[in-house]
Amino acid sequence: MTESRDSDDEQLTPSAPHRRRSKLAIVGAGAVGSTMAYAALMRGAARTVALYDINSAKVNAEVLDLGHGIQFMPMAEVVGSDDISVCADADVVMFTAGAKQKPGQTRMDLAEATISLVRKVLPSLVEVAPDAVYVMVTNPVDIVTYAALKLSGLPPTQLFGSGTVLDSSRLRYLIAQRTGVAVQNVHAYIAGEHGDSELPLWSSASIGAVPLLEWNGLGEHGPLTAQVRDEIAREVVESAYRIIEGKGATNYAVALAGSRIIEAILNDERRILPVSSLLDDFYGISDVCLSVPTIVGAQGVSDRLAVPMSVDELAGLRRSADALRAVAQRFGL
Ligand SMILES: NC(=O)C1=CN([C@@H]2O[C@H](COP(=O)(O)OP(=O)(O)OC[C@H]3O[C@@H](n4cnc5c(N)ncnc54)[C@H](O)[C@@H]3O)[C@@H](O)[C@H]2O)C=CC1
Ligand SMILES: CC(=O)C(=O)O
Repeated sequence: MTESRDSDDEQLTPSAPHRRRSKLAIVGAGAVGSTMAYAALMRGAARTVALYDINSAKVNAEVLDLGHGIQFMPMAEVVGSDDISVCADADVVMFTAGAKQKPGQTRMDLAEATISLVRKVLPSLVEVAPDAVYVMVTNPVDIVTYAALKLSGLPPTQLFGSGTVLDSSRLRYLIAQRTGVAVQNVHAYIAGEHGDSELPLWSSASIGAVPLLEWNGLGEHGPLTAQVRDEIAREVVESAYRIIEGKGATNYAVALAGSRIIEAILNDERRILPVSSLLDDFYGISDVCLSVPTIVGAQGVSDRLAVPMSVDELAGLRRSADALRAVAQRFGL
């Protein structure tokens, strides 16, 4: 019998109770930021969760609502303010502030507004929390991450983006549905841009210990033919558009993906996560932030995995890098 190869996804198992002080600051208490606070509190990811938003009524209301549930959560406290000093001495900062896509908009349509927001907010943030690991979530996340690195001067280990952790969980969900296997036993990554040029790394994907490309189907579930794989890839790319069309924002899955990253940092887990970081000669790709499987721990990001890629996958990754570089250049980064 085939056993699960590993489990990089005990997403349902809350973090171990914290023996040490840990502070998570979340910038932006909108749909993403406040849900991420909720997810992190529910999972016991940090001892203190601090929310910062320029909208004082909103941040105060979110803190009250979250605070009223603390009794039912693992030991933690939640604070919030429209004063950035609430983020002081944070260990991790999740940056979720800024405009979200309207139906029909792409993530790239947010670039100009978001870059100017990062320019405004990041210096004061780094002043109050100089040692934090920074995780950018605001879109377009790869461009925002690249801009934040340039604007802050922080080392590329200490600041990165949430990248395709969310997209990879969407991919795994869809593969699980098509194969009838638990999502926790599906191992597959989306690489490249968190956006339209992203791509699944099929050639390194597996179900349990079976390479995905050798999967022959199970019971009523057929094999993952090239056509099925294309349908899945398209559905991953279109997921955010569909959800935004229906409810105006995506918040639950990104919040859980964010909490997974937070836990990897605060618990120094050295998890392999497809976060967006500044590449330096990854298969010849440099000077661009995009997602590939990467080790995440207390210092932020360290090594990237040289995952085996087919010729087409590598070409796709290069196209994604070129697309992102072109946008960064357009904004003078
Ligand atoms: N990377 C990813 O996987 C995902 C990224 N996102 C992105 O996250 C961002 C936030 O989305 P939502 O929470 O839905 O938007 P939202 O509009 O609900 O919340 C944004 C919050 O940012 C606050 N804000 C604006 N300027 C600020 C400033 N200078 N300082 C502090 N707070 C400020 C606003 O007051 C608002 O509460 C968007 O760019 C969205 O596209 C959303 C889902 C997934
Ligand atoms: C909005 C967004 O980036 C997402 O849900 O993937």
